[in-house]
Amino acid sequence: MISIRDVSTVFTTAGTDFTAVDHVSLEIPRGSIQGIIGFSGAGKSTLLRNINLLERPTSGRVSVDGTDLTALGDEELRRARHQIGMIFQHFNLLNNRTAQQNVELSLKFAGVEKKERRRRAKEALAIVDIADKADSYPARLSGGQKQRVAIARALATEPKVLLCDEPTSAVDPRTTASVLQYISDINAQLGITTVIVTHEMNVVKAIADNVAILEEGRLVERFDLAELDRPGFRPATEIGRYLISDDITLDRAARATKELSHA
Ligand SMILES: Nc1ncnc2c1ncn2[C@@H]1O[C@H](COP(=O)(O)OP(=O)(O)OP(=O)(O)O)[C@@H](O)[C@H]1O
Repeated sequence: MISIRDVSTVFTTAGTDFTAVDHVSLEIPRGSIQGIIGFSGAGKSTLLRNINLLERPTSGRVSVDGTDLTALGDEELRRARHQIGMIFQHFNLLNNRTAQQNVELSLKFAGVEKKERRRRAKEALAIVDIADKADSYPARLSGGQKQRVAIARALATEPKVLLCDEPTSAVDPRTTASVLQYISDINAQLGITTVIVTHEMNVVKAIADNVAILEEGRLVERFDLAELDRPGFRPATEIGRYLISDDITLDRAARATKELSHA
């Protein structure tokens, strides 16, 4: 279980403070898929990065399976981070390494010995059906294939948690469906608690159990997605209500709102 307790993140630029995440508390049940949505700049990525302390919160606590990450020293935190895999919108693969080498590198950082690294990297690539591209460099892979390699890299260290930052924003709709299928299969088969930040409503609806809505750094609404099927259920926020309309991205929603207000 992931426990985010009263987390705030303040950035200071040229002497001015900006609160990107504002006193957010959120409990994410073990093995669930938590969606985080909100308009651009709402603080979604920052909150996600707060979970593995890639961005250390200014205040508040983050625990994963009972371990308070915010209380750990550098070495302990480095070890704890191997329990938390992460994938990104632009894949973040090293271009001068093959798919296999990209996955092996994360195992090397986790202290896994060489022969074992090879075996586990192959296994992780096979989970996302990309073992045949093990010797390919990222430039030779499609966006969807790159994201699958990135998922394999995240999985190789056998994490308890998978953090996904806009994992399908850079791929076409068909590839989106396949990437989401892999993420949801992995969640079901390996029981990995998954947190997914997206501005694509159809992505949240396709995959998440719960959704948390951020506005200007604050958690403004949270509900179980099964609620959407309950007659009479009406989300309290505008963004929550966008979940009822099909196939909309918040970019498009934001543009439409802007156009309406300028009309
Ligand atoms: N390192 C930083 N220094 C200063 N400001 C930052 C930093 N990182 C993020 N911000 C600001 O914090 C706010 C929240 O950013 P964040 O990337 O978390 O939002 P987001 O909801 O993920 O947006 P998007 O959907 O556009 O990616 C933004 O206004 C952003 O400019």
